[in-house]
Amino acid sequence: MVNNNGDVMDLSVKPTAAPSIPGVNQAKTKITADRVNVYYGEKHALKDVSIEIPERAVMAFIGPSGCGKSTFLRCINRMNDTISIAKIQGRIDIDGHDIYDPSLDVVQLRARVGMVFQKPNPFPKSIFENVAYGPRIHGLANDKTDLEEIVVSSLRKAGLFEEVKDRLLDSGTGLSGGQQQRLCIARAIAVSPEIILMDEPCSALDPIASAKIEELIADLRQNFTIVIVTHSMQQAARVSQRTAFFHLGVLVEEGPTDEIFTKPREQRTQDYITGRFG
Ligand SMILES: Nc1ncnc2c1ncn2[C@@H]1O[C@H](COP(=O)(O)OP(=O)(O)OP(=O)(O)O)[C@@H](O)[C@H]1O
Repeated sequence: MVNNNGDVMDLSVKPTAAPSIPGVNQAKTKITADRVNVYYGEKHALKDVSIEIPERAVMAFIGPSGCGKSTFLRCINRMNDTISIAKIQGRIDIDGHDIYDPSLDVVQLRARVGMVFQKPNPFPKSIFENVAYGPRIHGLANDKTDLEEIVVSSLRKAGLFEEVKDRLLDSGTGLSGGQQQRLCIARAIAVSPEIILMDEPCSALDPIASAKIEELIADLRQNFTIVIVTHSMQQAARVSQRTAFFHLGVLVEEGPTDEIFTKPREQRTQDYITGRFG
């Protein structure tokens, strides 16, 4: 852009944080949680969780069942707001802005922070419509051609286009489980989110379909910040650059994935990764 003096102004986005997050080069912090507590009625499910999640990297949340991984994931796009007994305290910022600010539009937030669930959940509509739905309701396409481009490019990015290009008008629910999960990822990508939350995205899939999703995650992290809950430590080790270990609602430790799995600082992490509990 050129200003009134005729000077060329550099409007490119500058990193806001020092490139100092170990395990990720040149990382900018995307998500910051500060002393987050979650209660379900009397149950204190998440206790004083503070963490920084870097941009364009994969962060894995691991820990035994019921330790609060999904609860924390759902805080990042305010999905816990839909649970009437859930009460959230503390602060979560995305790009330095408080996502619990009462003036924030939650619908917009959920477009910026997409989510992929454990069980693939395509709409009972065509493959095309599954992906077109979000861009249409968010007004992201100017016309039909634009919409078609978004659908095709989202399916390509989700590694599904070649498999479905001849049957875009067939039902999404007729695809295999792995294809359905990639369709759900395409649907999430279609609204150009910045962050994709994945809650055990491979747990309903066979090893081959899971491997495809893992490859996809590796590609997607070039453009998106990804936070994945997984029960598989092997998966966390394969796909993530950083790992956070939760236990009984507490974030025990967080760090570069290879360090968490080879030389954790905390005994509880050591016990979990060596299979002593969980
Ligand atoms: N909607 C809810 N209502 C009441 N309690 C809940 C609700 N969701 C989660 N909890 C409780 O909060 C705690 C944390 O649950 P959460 O699902 O976050 O754990 P998790 O680590 O993701 O578990 P898993 O690995 O089994 O999915 C558990 O004790 C759980 O029973």
